[in-house]
Amino acid sequence: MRTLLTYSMVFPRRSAYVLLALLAAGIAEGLSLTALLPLISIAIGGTGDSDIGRVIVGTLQGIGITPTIGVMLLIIVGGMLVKSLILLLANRQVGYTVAHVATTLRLDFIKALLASRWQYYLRQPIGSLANSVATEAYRAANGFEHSANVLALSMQVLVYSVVALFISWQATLTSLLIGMILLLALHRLVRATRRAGSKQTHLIRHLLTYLSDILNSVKSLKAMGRDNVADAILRDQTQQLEKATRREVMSREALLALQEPILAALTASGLYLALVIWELSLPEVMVMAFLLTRILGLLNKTQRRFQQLTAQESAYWAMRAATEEAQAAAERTTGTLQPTLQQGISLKHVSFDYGTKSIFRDLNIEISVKSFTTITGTSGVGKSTLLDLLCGLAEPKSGEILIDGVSLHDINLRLWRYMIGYVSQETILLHDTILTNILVGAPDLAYADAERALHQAGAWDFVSALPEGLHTVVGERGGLLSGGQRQRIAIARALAHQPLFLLLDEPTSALDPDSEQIICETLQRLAQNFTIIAVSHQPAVVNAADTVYALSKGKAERIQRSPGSDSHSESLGILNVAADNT
Ligand SMILES: Nc1ncnc2c1ncn2[C@@H]1O[C@H](COP(=O)(O)OP(=O)(O)OP(=O)(O)O)[C@@H](O)[C@H]1O
Repeated sequence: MRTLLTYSMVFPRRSAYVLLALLAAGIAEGLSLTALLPLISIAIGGTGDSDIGRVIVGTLQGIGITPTIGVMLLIIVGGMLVKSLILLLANRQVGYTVAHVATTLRLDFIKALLASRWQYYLRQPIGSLANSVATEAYRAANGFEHSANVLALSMQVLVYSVVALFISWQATLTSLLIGMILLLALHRLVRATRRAGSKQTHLIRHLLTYLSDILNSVKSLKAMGRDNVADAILRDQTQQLEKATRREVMSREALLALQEPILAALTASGLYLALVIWELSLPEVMVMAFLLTRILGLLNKTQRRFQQLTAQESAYWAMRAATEEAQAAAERTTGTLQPTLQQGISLKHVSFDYGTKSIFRDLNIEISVKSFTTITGTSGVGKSTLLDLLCGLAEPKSGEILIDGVSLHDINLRLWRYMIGYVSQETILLHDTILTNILVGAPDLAYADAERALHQAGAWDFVSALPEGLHTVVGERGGLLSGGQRQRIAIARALAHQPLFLLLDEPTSALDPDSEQIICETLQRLAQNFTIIAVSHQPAVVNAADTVYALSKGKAERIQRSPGSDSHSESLGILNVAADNT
């Protein structure tokens, strides 16, 4: 019930339109049904000996229409036709709304997720996110369709009941009461369906999370002959899902099976009451039998639709919970100042923790504009975290990051990030063309930008040698290219929008020495116009830099070039550090 109300509140205009159309359809049906009683009276030779029959006959005669069998049939058929037309419109609206509900849920979720803090995003399993956007949004939207049907059927129950009340209020109230008892008696099956539905939502999410993890590492699992372990786990989860589905099917079919005989018994007792106890006339009994059978049948259908709604509703709530959680983890947007990068970047007394794990304590770094700085240090020392701090993806616990003397905290982060070109440690390309991978949908970039960026990244030679050039599809995660080629495409992507500040996380780790040299020369050349920071263990990248910082024990040490040595890596000894604290 809460879901039904929630749908109406979250989509009020669309729900109101559907509700009004259903009401109009119900009224058209009700009006046509009122002709049923006089019709039967006329058919069996009477003039309509019930109040409602007399009113209808009188009304028709009042407007100059003789109430013949033909007229009555026309009213009934006409009313049903009008009802069907209005229902058609209402159902079309329901269909559109189902698509709209799915789209709204998906877009809200994606927007909230992309606007969430980086640390929050990192904790979300990709399979679960994909499941929310694909399966849960679809199931939740179907839930709306079922709730619209519950409303439509309830409306019809109401109309039939009002007409029946005019004929015999005792018989109507008694059968409605009995109908309610029937619904209550069978409600256990609805509850069982709800439980099975929640279980399915949970299991599908779990299964897809696990599946996406497995698919990401399938090569190494196969190579080590461990694919059977993953297979067993996936099989177990799939079987659990099947069990939950079976439970849902069982409840649904049990409801259907039990409703039929109970309905027959109720109709028979209603007829007995009408004929023997309340001694209604034959036309009244015939109309009542028709109406009450319809009412009870509609109540049954309403309950079945409600049951289907309960099977789907958990997807709606799961998706809403995921969206609200992401919204609560939204990134801070306190900064408003326009960033500039003309003087330099300073990190002053920066400290940063991941939970209880301290990464930086009193980190001090100076970066001049139009220079090439390499950050080096042992694995896990915090090099990538430093890049996250510079992008504003993580915030210092204390201390300040100053951009041209202005605290990053006060700068508009979005504008700051527009100035950044970023190459991540893992090069993941889209399953699309090289051109798309470089432009990634940016409307202000064109083919010429991609071509220039490829030249700058030292990738033009191999791309132009491909039969389809920039229009070559790179395969799943760029699998049709070598590691080095992927990395150069990623660098080209970072350069396409001509950033002022280039951040590279291990930009040459997958390159051969020649390609690495090309990248290093490219970076040195780019440093004449851009500010570049590269995180790297590679001696070539360390040597190519104007400035080198080594991270160690939460601090940064600036490495001075030793007199007589023409290589930083030598001075690092790698890493026999001749460092001085700046
Ligand atoms: N999101 C996170 N939550 C908790 N701990 C994290 C998170 N990201 C990184 N860490 C931890 O922080 C430390 C620094 O990680 P970081 O990735 O910055 O190191 P790194 O120097 O770049 O390592 P590598 O050279 O191996 O890439 C590591 O010990 C890592 O386990």
